[in-house]
Amino acid sequence: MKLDRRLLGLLGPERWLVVLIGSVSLAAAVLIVLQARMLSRILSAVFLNGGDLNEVLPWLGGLLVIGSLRSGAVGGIEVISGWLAIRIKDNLRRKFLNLLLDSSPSLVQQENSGEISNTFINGVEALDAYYSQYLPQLVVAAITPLTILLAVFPLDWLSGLVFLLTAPLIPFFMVLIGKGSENVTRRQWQALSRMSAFFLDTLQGLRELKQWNRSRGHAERISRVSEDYRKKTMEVLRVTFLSALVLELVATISTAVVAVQIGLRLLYGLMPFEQAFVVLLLAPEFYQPLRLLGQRFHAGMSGVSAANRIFGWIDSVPHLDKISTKTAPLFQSGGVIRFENVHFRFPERETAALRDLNFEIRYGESVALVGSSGSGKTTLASLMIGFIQPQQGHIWVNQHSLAEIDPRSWRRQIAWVGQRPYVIHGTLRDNLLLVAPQADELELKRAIQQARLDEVVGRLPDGLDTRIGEQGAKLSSGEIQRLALARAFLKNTPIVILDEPTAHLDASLEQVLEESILRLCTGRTVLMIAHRLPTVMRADRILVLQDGQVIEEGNHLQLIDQNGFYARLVQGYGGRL
Ligand SMILES: Nc1ncnc2c1ncn2[C@@H]1O[C@H](COP(=O)(O)OP(=O)(O)OP(=O)(O)O)[C@@H](O)[C@H]1O
Repeated sequence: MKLDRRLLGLLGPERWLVVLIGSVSLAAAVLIVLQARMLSRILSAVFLNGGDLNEVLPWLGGLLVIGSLRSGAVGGIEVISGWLAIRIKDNLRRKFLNLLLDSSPSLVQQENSGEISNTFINGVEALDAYYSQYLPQLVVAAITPLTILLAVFPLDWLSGLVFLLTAPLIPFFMVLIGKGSENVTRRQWQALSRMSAFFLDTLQGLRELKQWNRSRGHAERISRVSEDYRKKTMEVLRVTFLSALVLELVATISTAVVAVQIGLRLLYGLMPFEQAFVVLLLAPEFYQPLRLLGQRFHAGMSGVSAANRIFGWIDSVPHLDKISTKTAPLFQSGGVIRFENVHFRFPERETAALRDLNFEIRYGESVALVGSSGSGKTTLASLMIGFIQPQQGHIWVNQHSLAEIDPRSWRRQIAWVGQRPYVIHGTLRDNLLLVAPQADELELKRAIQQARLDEVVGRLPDGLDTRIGEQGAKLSSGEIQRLALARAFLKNTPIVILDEPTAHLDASLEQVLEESILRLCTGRTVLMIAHRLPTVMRADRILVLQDGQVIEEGNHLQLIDQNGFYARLVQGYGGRL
């Protein structure tokens, strides 16, 4: 396995732990040599020279001390390795989460959420084996055999030569088998990601699947995906078994070669017993770290496959290093947001989603975006929030380019109310405080009243402290929209972006919310994506979008007078523009 430079790069400030593992393993290797020499000395003293217990007692004591120190060193390496893995996983999770939070929601595709969560949870966990097993073993395998070799050569150069010639066979076979194992491990990882994505999709769409009576058919697809994963896992196990067998065989044969040539020389009196016994004791110790490296190689391999996916994802998230730290100017009276020749294309699309956008929104103005599905309304709103950056042109906030402003400080001045508000798994209070953690009871109460959420709170068993379930499963769509509005009131920002919050609601509920929305828009700068004529008519200015371009601009009466696209939309109005 090639030591992926990026995996080593993740060590960062934790590098000293690897140095510590190296130092402890050097100490352990020296102890192995001392132990062998001491044991050989004791046996030679007792069996060949007829020594008694008193004579060898100090040696036995020394052996005990060395044995204990050696066990301590082995245990120490395990503990340091575990620690190293925990710290690296923790760092990586933090980095992953920060990237996810800083990335553009428009570019992190919904359909990838299953795979992203698999990478985040299982992928990072798979790195454990790399850092806690493979990497430390690599260090031990580099130090221990070398130390033993240096001790054996002065004692018996012939055995040293056998060690030197046979040792490279193990890494050689490991790399040879590793080539095949890289592919099967990657396929196994892909199958696991597919299975996770599929399972998450099923969970999210369970209601529709049941309603369409497709849950059984889906269960069969899940079992097919799981079967695929089982087959890929069996492939990995087959390769692992094969490689373990080959590596064990090489190590055993090599030990046997050393033992036989020493045995023959002992038989013919060509070698003293004490020397021969030291080399015999050291032979298995010489091959042991290399054998273990072979075993841990596969565990490390799954870490490398997972890392490829993690880095692939990290690299695919755009504009991450370019986040500016300049605080956004306060958007207040006299302020203006100006789009100048703005052009935006999604990376995987050939045609631009928005072209040649030139318009401005002045402080306190309300601007409605109208256009057919796919004309670019949501993309325009995403640009204004700073979720995505235009490839050409500029978005100015007063005299500052949005590209040079810290998007977080800009978003602090914007409240977004969309069609599918995000609801966290917690209480209603948690969900409200999400946008304004410092808000006091009075502010909460006022926001609740303004959004007409008080009726909902009154009906819930524990009021504000009722748990409302994942994705707001215990609230109706209208109630979730009120929650979103209450958040916007609580955030109390100068700019509000509305993405058809009442699109999926019935007429009576829409009217109730309409009143709250009006209150929210009063005195604020508003960009609203709207399909209902009464809402659009109220806007100070209407931008009509078609194929990513603004084709008409003006207020309702001006656009009717122009008798263009907007006028035709209004003529054919049947509840939605
Ligand atoms: N994440 C994305 N990746 C690639 N293309 C996208 C993405 N999001 C939107 N698009 C494409 O960009 C174009 C504009 O999409 P956008 O969502 O802005 O339209 P819209 O006017 O808001 O549509 P609707 O009224 O249906 O919500 C469409 O052609 C759409 O397919």
